[in-house]
Amino acid sequence: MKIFNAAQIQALDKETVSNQYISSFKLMERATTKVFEKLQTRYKLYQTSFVIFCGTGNNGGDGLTLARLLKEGGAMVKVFLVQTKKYSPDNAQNQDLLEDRDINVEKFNTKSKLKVKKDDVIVDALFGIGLHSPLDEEWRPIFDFLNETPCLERVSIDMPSGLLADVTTPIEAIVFKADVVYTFQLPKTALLLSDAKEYVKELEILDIGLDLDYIESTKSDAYFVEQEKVRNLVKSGTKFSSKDDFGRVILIGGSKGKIGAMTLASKAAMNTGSGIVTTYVPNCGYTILQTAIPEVMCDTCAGEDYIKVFPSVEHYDAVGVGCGLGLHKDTATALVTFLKDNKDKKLVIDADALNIISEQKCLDKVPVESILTPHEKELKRLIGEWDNDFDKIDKVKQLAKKHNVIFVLKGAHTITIAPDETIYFNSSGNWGMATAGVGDTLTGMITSLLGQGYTSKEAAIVGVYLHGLAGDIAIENIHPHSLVASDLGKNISSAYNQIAL
Ligand SMILES: NC(=O)C1=CN([C@@H]2O[C@H](COP(=O)(O)OP(=O)(O)OC[C@H]3O[C@@H](n4cnc5c(N)ncnc54)[C@H](O)[C@@H]3O)[C@@H](O)[C@H]2O)[C@@H](O)CC1
Ligand SMILES: [K+]
Repeated sequence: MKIFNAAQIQALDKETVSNQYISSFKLMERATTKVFEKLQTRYKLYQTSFVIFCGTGNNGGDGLTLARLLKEGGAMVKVFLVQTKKYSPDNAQNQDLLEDRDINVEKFNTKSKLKVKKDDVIVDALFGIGLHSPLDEEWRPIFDFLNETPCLERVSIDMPSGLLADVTTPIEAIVFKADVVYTFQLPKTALLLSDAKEYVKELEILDIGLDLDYIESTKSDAYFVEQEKVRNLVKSGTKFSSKDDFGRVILIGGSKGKIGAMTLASKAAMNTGSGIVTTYVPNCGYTILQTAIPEVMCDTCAGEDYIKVFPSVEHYDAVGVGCGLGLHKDTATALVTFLKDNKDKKLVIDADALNIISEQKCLDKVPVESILTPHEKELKRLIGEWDNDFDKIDKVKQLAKKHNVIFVLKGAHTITIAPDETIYFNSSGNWGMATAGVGDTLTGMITSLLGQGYTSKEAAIVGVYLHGLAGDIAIENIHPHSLVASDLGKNISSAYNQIAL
């Protein structure tokens, strides 16, 4: 699914109205009906009271439409509408439709005293994608009230008001803190970034039937990766496949006390479909690995507790480096030599291998089309501080392009950034996956895919999605708090099955 900026969405809105021969008023009704249907399943309408805060534009128009639909659905509804001289035409038309429907509509301004009861649902329909700059300070008392007053839940239509869709919103800006955001048709970049974590606790994208031809023909360099996209990329075996068809991969890493990282990565590589997996660890890891995973071959180097020499990798289809590697200076020296000696080998680089590359300032030695999978702290060591998520993405885009490598920035919506400057936000995964070893599993999975013949970009996109989906399937039976990295490995098979459906 493409991600558009606000201007592109507004153009899409216009195209839809013209191509589908419907009025913008009808489109608003169609969009809001989708929100209504979601609320209908989230709450028992006839027992729920909604207080809807409406702005002066079409986001406010959505709120007014929703008021009507909720009232017809049996809910209690109260509307607060921003006082102004000029409303958008669809907003004004929806105000007219509220007359004689026994809905209390109270106009307010930034100085008004508002009232919400503790069991009301607050609906925020103040500002959507038409917001062109951060809200003025005069709005602070209203938003402080909306964000702090006790209530059942806070719902935003399209955007949490105050959040800009496609450029950064300053940290101190005034923004509504939504429990759930129902956004229309396509996700907006700001909704997917961790800078918005206080404002978007849950996100749902509602298909409102906007013009597909226009979406198809409009250029975008950002995508939201969903199951359908991954389904088209996933390869499968044939009757006559042999283990050589599924790639021979090697995972290099481990140090005393961190052999578990290699166990997780190797198991995940096997479960993702590699024909042959070899792990290369220091001596102390040998018995552990051979005992933990019979399917994996184990090779060791001269070092007892850490890797002193890297192996020859010319006979492998893909190489994953870094899980549990440690930062010993001999390991660091060996890694730098390894990078210089293997300029033509695509690598998957994680954890301490990334930290060593930062320390040694040798990103330029990383082979082209390698995949780097930093978490937040590893990325900071690599590129320094950033001002905000948009700035972070820009910086990483430049690096990806300069070095011709892929970055996988791990997070809630893990972001894959390719050298051609396209970016992919992942849609699968859950907070239970914020636990040790989950990154090692991902490295094993991506290495496996690379070895199976996926391009670097595909291996990253598919690996990240499958990994998140395995986590989503795991929490069908396990509480997110109890999820551990090995639960992901166990569910890779179910993730494949679900994608194939
Ligand atoms: N694009 C689409 O496909 C659809 C859009 N719809 C709704 O329409 C919304 C967009 O509507 P609009 O374009 O009317 O815009 P909004 O309703 O988001 O906001 C526009 C109003 O906010 C004011 N405003 C903008 N920036 C401001 C600021 N910094 N401080 C104070 N006031 C500010 C504008 O002057 C205008 O009055 C979407 O977010 C969505 O909710 C839906 O009705 C259905 C379809
Ligand atoms: K809103």
